[in-house]
Amino acid sequence: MADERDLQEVRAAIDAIDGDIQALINQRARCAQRVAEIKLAELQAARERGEVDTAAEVSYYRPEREAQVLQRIIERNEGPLDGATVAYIFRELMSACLALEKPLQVAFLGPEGTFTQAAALKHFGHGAVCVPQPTIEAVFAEVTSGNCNYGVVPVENSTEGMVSHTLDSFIDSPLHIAGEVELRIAHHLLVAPHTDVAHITRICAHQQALAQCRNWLDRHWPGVERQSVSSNGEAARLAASTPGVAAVAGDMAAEVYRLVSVAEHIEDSDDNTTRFIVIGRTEVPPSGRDKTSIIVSSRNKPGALFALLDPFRRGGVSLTRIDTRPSRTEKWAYVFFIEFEGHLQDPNIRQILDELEEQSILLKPLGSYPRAVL
Ligand SMILES: O=C(O)C(=O)C[C@]1(C(=O)O)C=C[C@@H](O)C=C1
Repeated sequence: MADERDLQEVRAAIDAIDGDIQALINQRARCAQRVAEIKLAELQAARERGEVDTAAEVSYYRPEREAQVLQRIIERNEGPLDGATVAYIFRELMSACLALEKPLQVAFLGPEGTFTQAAALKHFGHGAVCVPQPTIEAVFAEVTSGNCNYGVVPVENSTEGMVSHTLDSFIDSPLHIAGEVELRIAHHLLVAPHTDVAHITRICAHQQALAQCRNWLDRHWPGVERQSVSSNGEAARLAASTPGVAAVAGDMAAEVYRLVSVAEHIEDSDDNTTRFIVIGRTEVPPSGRDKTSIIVSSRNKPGALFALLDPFRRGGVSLTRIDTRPSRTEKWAYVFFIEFEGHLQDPNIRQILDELEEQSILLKPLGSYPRAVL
């Protein structure tokens, strides 16, 4: 009896707290609406002063501010919920507040159900409208043309290295990197419901997924044909519609195409993460915890790479990634993708880039963006 009364009391307390949280959420949403009014008024004033194009649009989305808000939430969190869990709740709250201002259109490497879609939702929350694109080039094109505000594309996988297509697309693109997303990738072997596993004759997946699960597939499905397809989502679509086909794909694909798993977590490395980048048309101001990516190419002479990296060493700036691609224009010339801590507006970073400019054939800053918080 006492237990029953305790339960009712605690539930009454929860109801009261929920009421308070709800009122506060809406109070927060009204503040976001007010921010939107201020941004619009600022843009109109700038238009009247002739400082911006009359076609210029308000950018309601502020990646640097979102990163600061989420970072602060994680830092001040006292539990029992962990910081990342609370930050996810606030991620969705900010996404809903932004959608009140104006929902973002986000192009991603589709079809529905790809890890890139999961990354887009992780970064922008469910208030964003995610628009699938058939190729990485199409994601770049949708953002360049203004059809979508941002795009999300894969850039690097911890098992397989760089996604070369994304890097190549940047070489001729006017877009900037506006953010990064890291996603822990779990692959499952998926089939349509009621499939008899003895009848599986083909396993479809994106080539990276096949590579990431190679040992497991060799061990468990040695004689079965493997087919690489354009995406994990496409593999899942095929598994849902073609008898005898199984897919290697993740939870998102399983959900979208209503597949069931024959085996879960079949990736060879249990620390299999993919990094995605967010691309946009505008540069992102400093958040205080930023990264910068550049493309740089130097003359092919001895010590060229050392000379490119030395300014970073002298400036005490940590490199987080360096990768090489053959130049598409000059035979035997190489293009380096370098990623480091800091923002293009930081004086020490500017000085390093000035030095690089002097010794390179090509120097292209791709953008500074907040380091992934979630
Ligand atoms: O601070 C702003 O500029 C807002 O628009 C508010 C807010 C938020 O909900 O906190 C919403 C969207 C922006 O991307 C950043 C933050």
